[in-house]
Amino acid sequence: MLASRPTARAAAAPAARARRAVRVVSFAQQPAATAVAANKASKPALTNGVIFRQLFDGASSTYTYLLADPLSLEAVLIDPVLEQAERDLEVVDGLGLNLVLTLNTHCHADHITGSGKLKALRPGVRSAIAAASGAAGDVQLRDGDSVPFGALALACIATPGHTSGCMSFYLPPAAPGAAGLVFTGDALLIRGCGRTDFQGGDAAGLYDTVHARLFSLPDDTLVLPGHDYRGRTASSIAEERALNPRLTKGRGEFVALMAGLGLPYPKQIDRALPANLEDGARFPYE
Ligand SMILES: N[C@@H](CCC(=O)N[C@@H](CSS)C(=O)NCC(=O)O)C(=O)O
Ligand SMILES: [Fe+2]
Repeated sequence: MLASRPTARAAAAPAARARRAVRVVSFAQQPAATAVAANKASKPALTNGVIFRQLFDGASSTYTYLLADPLSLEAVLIDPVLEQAERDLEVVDGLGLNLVLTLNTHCHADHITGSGKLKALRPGVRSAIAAASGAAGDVQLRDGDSVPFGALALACIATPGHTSGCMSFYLPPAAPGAAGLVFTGDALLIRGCGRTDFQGGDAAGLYDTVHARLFSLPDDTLVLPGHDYRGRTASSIAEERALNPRLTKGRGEFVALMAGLGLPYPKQIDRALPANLEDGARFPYE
């Protein structure tokens, strides 16, 4: 279903959801996240029909993404970083948005999630992560779930392999002529992919899932990764399918390549993993 080209609003339509038996994760019963100083004077610029900002944490080279529905101004943050929580809220508030949800693509090994701190700073905000990650979160996501915010909805695509609980989030085209967006975490990086040597990593599984679940998305879908270590910001499904130096190899060659990467462990892994298993809730961490 994700290879077809519905608009985000159509994807969130109740009739379509019923036909596909998609579980819609509802946040409607939650109180309003907070009263923010809405910037009524200016309308946030749209990217592909949505309010979109790519934010960066230099210490871990992590991208955090802010997405919001231009009508309701309900917003989500994907892969927030603990040390950037105040920065993220400044951006949210500056645009007059109402943060309702934090989403993590996986239980990160290289930084502590900002979910816990953001929830403490903004009571009413909820957090979500794949159930398969084993990490805490207010909502435990499964493959095929739909995560609505305002009139938009993210589709959850299980993309295990970097870790056993990785999930990508797909926003179908939100306006006529717009491209969809896919937030791939560390499953698919620009001209690369996540390592597979810890947290249930599985190179063959990663190869299969990227080919089956991500490379089947529309060619012009923007690929928005969890990290980039060389200053690149975005790619597309067509680009990565054609040019990714790891994933264009055959499956056996890919598995051998991943086994030989020999990367040092992430510097923050010993503090990040236990903290992320508890949703970054007991900050500040040592
Ligand atoms: N040097 C960094 C960690 C770099 C690293 O291992 N990155 C991960 C994603 S974060 S779990 C990865 O999968 N990299 C793939 C690659 O090919 O580099 C640090 O110390 O934090
Ligand atoms: Fe990772």
